[in-house]
Amino acid sequence: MTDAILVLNGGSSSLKFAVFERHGELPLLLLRGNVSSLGQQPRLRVDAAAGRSKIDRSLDEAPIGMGKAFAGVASVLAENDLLRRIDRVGHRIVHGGRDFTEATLLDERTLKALRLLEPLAPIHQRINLEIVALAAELLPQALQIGCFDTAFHSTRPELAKIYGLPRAMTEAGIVSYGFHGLSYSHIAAKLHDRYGAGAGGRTIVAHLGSGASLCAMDAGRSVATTMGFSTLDGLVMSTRCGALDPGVILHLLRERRLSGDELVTLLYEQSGLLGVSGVSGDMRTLIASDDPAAAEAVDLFVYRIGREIGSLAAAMGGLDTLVFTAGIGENAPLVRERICVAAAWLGIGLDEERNQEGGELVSNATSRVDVLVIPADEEGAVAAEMLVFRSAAPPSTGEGLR
Ligand SMILES: Nc1ncnc2c1ncn2[C@@H]1O[C@H](COP(=O)(O)OP(=O)(O)O)[C@@H](O)[C@H]1O
Ligand SMILES: CC(=O)OP(=O)(O)O
Ligand SMILES: [Mg+2]
Repeated sequence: MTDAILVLNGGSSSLKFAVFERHGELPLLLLRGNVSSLGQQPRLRVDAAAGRSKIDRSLDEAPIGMGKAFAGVASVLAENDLLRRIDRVGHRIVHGGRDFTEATLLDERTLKALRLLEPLAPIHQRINLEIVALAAELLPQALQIGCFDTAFHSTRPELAKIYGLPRAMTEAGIVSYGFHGLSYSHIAAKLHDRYGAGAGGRTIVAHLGSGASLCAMDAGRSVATTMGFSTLDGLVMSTRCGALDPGVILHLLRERRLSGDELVTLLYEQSGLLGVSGVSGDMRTLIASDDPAAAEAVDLFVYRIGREIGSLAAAMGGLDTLVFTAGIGENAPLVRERICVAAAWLGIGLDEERNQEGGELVSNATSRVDVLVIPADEEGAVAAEMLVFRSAAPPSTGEGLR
């Protein structure tokens, strides 16, 4: 019987996976897990598993590549006798560019177009596509389907997408795409369940993980977001700089003579919380540290989020709901509290006790804005898209960028 969907969500330092059984229009979770810390001491964890035992084991003492991480996932699937049941593999693909705005069959043609987008998401896209190749080798009978982080933001008005560059550049695709869309579409579905069609009205969702961004949603549709052309823009992240005066890049290129590759390493891997603190890009480590540079990194993280919340609220003409999600958003009450203080002028009031406990609603009774904590579920969002995926290969020009 082939009735199962495997979802793969590969990042710069982790591989998350989940298996769902198809139940009519609903995906039923069978197993969920991740391989984390690929660059340090990688571990394989499996948590929710219908009737199956949990796993938490070391994969290696040394850093491993995605091939070895994937082999760990394959062994879990084999141990649970799931390999034969999987007929569809859904992949989180970070960049879909202009052409990929819905779940798409990954074949030679579409993969070629997606490869052209690698420079726009250098710590994600190549890894995402490497995982597609590994999955196709393990499960040759299954359809490989891509679901895109950029797709959710395709509904934004034109003004929220274009830059102040010559029109020919805009026409060539140098526009804002926005990311974390699978996470945001899951949150939009949860808001729809909670509030009905209005989905919480004018909402800002703060996806605060290793990568971090904010999305302004009106009635569950993206109207603006802090990431843009690439995954560098907007907030200060674990190792990425966030919004930066383009004059800095010109200075680094022309006066310091950094190469393109050196710039990529600097801006994607050595900046952000890691670069400012000199201690770590991991929020847990920074909160626990008594180094003043670590404190300043956390201050900058919060300050920039506070400013961007003001900007996105202005774009919507007000704010009704604020949602926190992803590693930091779900697990760091201190960071939530400090962000809510920075945005208190919008009528946000936090309930201290609820914030510490981390239930869904954490605002107080007099708050004009509902503040919610909702766990991220990118794998669930991919599974939901896979269930409505019907056509074999939607038309796509697949030209990439010029
Ligand atoms: N209890 C916690 N307190 C503070 N930060 C946390 C906690 N748990 C996880 N985090 C932070 O969440 C971030 C990772 O988030 P996650 O959504 O898992 O990222 P990604 O999927 O992008 O790798 C890290 O900065 C980590 O320190
Ligand atoms: C798009 C992005 O930045 O993803 P992540 O947060 O998983 O790094
Ligand atoms: Mg993530």
